[in-house]
Order: sequence, then structure tokens, then C-alpha cells
Amino acid sequence: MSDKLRVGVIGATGMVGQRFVTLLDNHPWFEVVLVAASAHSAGKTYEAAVDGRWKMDVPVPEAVKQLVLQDAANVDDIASQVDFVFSAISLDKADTRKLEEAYAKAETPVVSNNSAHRWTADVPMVIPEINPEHTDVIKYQRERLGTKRGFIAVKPNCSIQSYTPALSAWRQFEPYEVVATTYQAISGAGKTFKDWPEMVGNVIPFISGEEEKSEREPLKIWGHVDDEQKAIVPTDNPVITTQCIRVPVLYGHTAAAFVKFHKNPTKQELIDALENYSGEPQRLGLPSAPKQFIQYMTEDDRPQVTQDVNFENGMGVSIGRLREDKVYDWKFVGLSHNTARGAAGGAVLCAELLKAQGYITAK
Ligand SMILES: NC(=O)C1=CN([C@@H]2O[C@H](COP(=O)(O)OP(=O)(O)OC[C@H]3O[C@@H](n4cnc5c(N)ncnc54)[C@H](OP(=O)(O)O)[C@@H]3O)[C@@H](O)[C@H]2O)C=CC1
Ligand SMILES: N[C@@H](CC(=O)OP(=O)(O)O)C(=O)O
Repeated sequence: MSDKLRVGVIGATGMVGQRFVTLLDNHPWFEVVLVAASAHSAGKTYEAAVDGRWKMDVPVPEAVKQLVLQDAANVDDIASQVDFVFSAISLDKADTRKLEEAYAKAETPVVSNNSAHRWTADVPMVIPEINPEHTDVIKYQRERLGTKRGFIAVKPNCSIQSYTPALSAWRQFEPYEVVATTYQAISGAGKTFKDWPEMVGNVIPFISGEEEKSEREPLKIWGHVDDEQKAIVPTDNPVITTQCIRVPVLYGHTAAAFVKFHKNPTKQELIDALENYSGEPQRLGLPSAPKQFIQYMTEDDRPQVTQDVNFENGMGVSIGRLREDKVYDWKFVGLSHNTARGAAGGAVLCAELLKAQGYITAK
């Protein structure tokens, strides 16, 4: 029998769910033993349910083809078959919060892509290289939920991952004001060009709720666990303002950002800070960790989506065009893979961290 942890993927048929089952194929620590989605898909084999809507560029993994989809609402039944679940469901926020909490209360840890619990004060929102210590708050969440092993952890929004890693590497220089415009791929909306032909040759200057998330979520990531409040308290700086724009790209969110710093870093200091930035995933050698979290590209026309989005299997972030600015101190361009680092890959890395820290174990 395999000694891997038994994993359920909830929302397995969607864009992010498909990325999960693909990334978890032959994972050294985790094995997908169960897939679940809406009642509408329940009872079909995974292969049949994704027929005609498989969006990955590799085939459906053999190991999941014949798994029969469960109805995600059957929480106790599913919880009895797995050690933890990844959540990639698309439901309204209140229902998502309820469902994810039901799994946690059924003593089944949930690592979620969904934004529903990102602002629950005792739920850690983790980019493993940046704030691995936020998982300390899980003890308070378990106290509130009355669980021994169940809890919820989330990964943040995909677009922030094109500029937040650089700003994290530069925290020592005290950035205090940031302007970022993001150019976001259509897969962020769960779509391909086949599903969304209106996006061919088009730009849409609105993504519902995205600017609020892009401005707020980094502040929770840079916050701290407060033992009196039993919660994560966000920081209030730097102030971030954003515009989020949908562009005709399949995978890869790009950001053009401007930053003011209290300290006056040189260009070389900023580049060194990017290239030397690494964290727990690299120290622990987690299976999905990129060796180089952030690469700095010196060519004037990089990073480019078609050439750079898959840097470190889509788990690394590419930064370029760092230069002084007339109004702000420095400006730069960042690129990250929105469904790898920005969604399923980020959640898998988070689960690896949680296992290494002892929060996710075999039942
Ligand atoms: N796409 C991306 O890049 C990113 C997405 N996210 C978030 O991840 C989540 C999934 O996104 P995405 O994969 O794009 O969405 P999709 O619309 O492609 O997939 C949604 C999934 O949710 C399932 N689902 C729908 N209704 C229910 C229900 N009532 N009960 C159980 N399961 C249900 C669907 O199952 P069925 O097939 O049966 O309908 C499907 O598996 C969303 O919360 C999204 O905001 C986060 C970061 C990035
Ligand atoms: N809204 C993002 C994807 C997404 O689902 O974000 P979130 O995880 O914050 O809901 C996009 O369309 O590119």
C-alpha cells in the first residue's frame, strides 16, 4: 500500500481542478484518491466528466480517469476516505465558506484556492516563501472550530503574485507607496479562447473584485500572528493602488508596477535582493519548490509571457525592466503563471509546507 497522503480534489472538473490533478500526478507525497464536483457531475467517471472540456496541454492523468466523481456536498462520506482536500470549487462565497468549514469540522484539512476564507482572521493566507510562519494561527482556528486536525488554509489571489514577491524581497528598503497595473490571462476566469472568443484581439478593463483583492491581500501576507487576538493582523503599509485588466493571453499575469521607498536602494541592491530571496520551501526542499523563486531578467524586452511564464515549471516569478522613475523611485515589470504559482501550484506548495510543519498528517 502507498504511504502517500490520500488527497481529495473538490471542484476537480474546472480549470483549477484540472491543474490540480495534473500537478498531483506522480506527486512524491500526495495521491489523488477522490475527485468531487457538483451534483450534476457526480456519478460520472472523471474521464467522462471532463470530456470536451479538458483544458490542460497534457492528457488526463491515467490515475484519475476512472475515479467516479462524488458530490462535494457529501462531506462526511468524502472526509472518511481522504487525509485532506484541495478546494477549487466555484460557488458563491457564503456557500463556499460553509462547505469548506464543514470539511474542516469533519477533521479534514482544506487547502483552498477560493477567496471566500481569505479574510477570515484565523485562516492563514500563505505564499510559502513569504509568510510560512502564519500557519501558527491554525491552533487558534482549531480552537474556534473545535477540531483536533481539521482547519482551512488558503492561497492568495493570482494577480498579486506578479508583484508581491518582489515587494517582499524589498521590505528591508521600506516601500511605502505602490501603483500596479495587472494584465491578466483569460485562464484566470477559467476560460480558454474557445470558450471566450470575444477575447481574441480584445482588452477588457474590468475584472470583478480584482482590484480590491490586489490592493488588500498583500497586507495580510505581510501581517503577523497576534496571540492576544488569536488572529492574523494585517499591516497597513505600503499603500497599494491597482488597475486590473483582462488581456488576450492564455496563461500568465503580468504587472507593471511603480514603487516609492523610505530608504534609497541602488539598482544593484534591488536586483541582489530579488535574486537572493528564498524561504522555507527552498530550505526544506519541498517537492514543488522552485530552486530560484525570483529571476531578474536584464534584457529590455523581458519578461515575456510566451518565453518566461513557465520559468521553474510555472512556480518561479520573473522580474525585469527595473529602472528609475520621474514620479516614483523605481518601476518594474513582473510575470507569474496564474494557474501554476497563482492557483493550483501555489496551493500544492502550501500543502507541502503544511505537511512538513506537521499540520497535515495521515488520519
Ligand atoms: N482560474 C484561475 O486562474 C484561478 C481560480 N481561482 C479560484 O478557484 C476556484 C475555481 O476556479 P476555476 O477552476 O477557474 O472555475 P471553474 O468554473 O472552471 O470550475 C468550477 C468547479 O467548481 C465545481 N462546482 C460548481 N458548482 C458546484 C457545487 N454546487 N458544488 C460543488 N462543486 C461545484 C464545478 O463542478 P461541475 O463541473 O460539476 O460544475 C467545477 O469543478 C474559484 O473559486 C476561483 O475563483 C483562484 C485563483 C486563480
Ligand atoms: N480573478 C482572477 C482569478 C481568480 O479566481 O481570483 P481569486 O482567486 O481571487 O478569486 C482572474 O480572473 O484572473
